[in-house]
Amino acid sequence: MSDAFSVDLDSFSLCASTADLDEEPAAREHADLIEFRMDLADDPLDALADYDGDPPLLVTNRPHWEGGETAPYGRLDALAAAVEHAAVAAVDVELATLRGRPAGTNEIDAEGLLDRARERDAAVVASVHDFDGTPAPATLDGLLRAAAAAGDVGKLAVTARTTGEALDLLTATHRATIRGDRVATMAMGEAGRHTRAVAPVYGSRLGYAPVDAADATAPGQYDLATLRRLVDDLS
Ligand SMILES: O=C1C[C@@](O)(C(=O)O)C[C@@H](O)[C@@H]1O
Repeated sequence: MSDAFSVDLDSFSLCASTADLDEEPAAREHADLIEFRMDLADDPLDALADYDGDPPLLVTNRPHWEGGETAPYGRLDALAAAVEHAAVAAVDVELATLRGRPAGTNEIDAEGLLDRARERDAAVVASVHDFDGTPAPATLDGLLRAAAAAGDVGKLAVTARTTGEALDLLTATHRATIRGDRVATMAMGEAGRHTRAVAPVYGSRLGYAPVDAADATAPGQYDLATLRRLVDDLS
């Protein structure tokens, strides 16, 4: 992999989140990375083969059971094929998958996918999503610890129903950063929206935003230009 396509997880990176790699020209100005939501794309491997943009790619192929669109069959195989592309600098794998949740029919298993990512120098984002709420602080700590240990960065997206829950996530982010865990956090939903701008102040390494707010890939996302400005202003 060329150095041009790598991700620095020791500082914050902003991902333009999209199902359409043709958005690259619009994303390039503000994004450090493009999160390619393979599960939301029509022919993701063909689109990857045609990609000749500047920002490195983070590939995500989210299953139904974690808020995505991909059926289990061939899901990990598609990610394994994706990391073969030079532009792919990182791959998102759910913590549940890494912990052995049955992945459906795939030639490769989670361990094989991790090995493939390592061989290709692709960073692994071990992710956890809670679309219903925000777990108690001790659970937030446990999830961040486990995710950070399972991948190169542990990502936790929860749903904040109150600003107090958003604050719980920020506090857990701060605690994780202080103990040396590399994490990325965001609270979905209106009450958590500001965490997308503020969590990087507490050590969150990744943020996600659509080029156009109408194409949000999660509740409460800012558009890309707005999140770039907010993060830059606060850092
Ligand atoms: O996991 C994440 C974070 C996210 O859910 C968000 O809340 O911004 C958006 C997803 O596209 C990405 O895979």
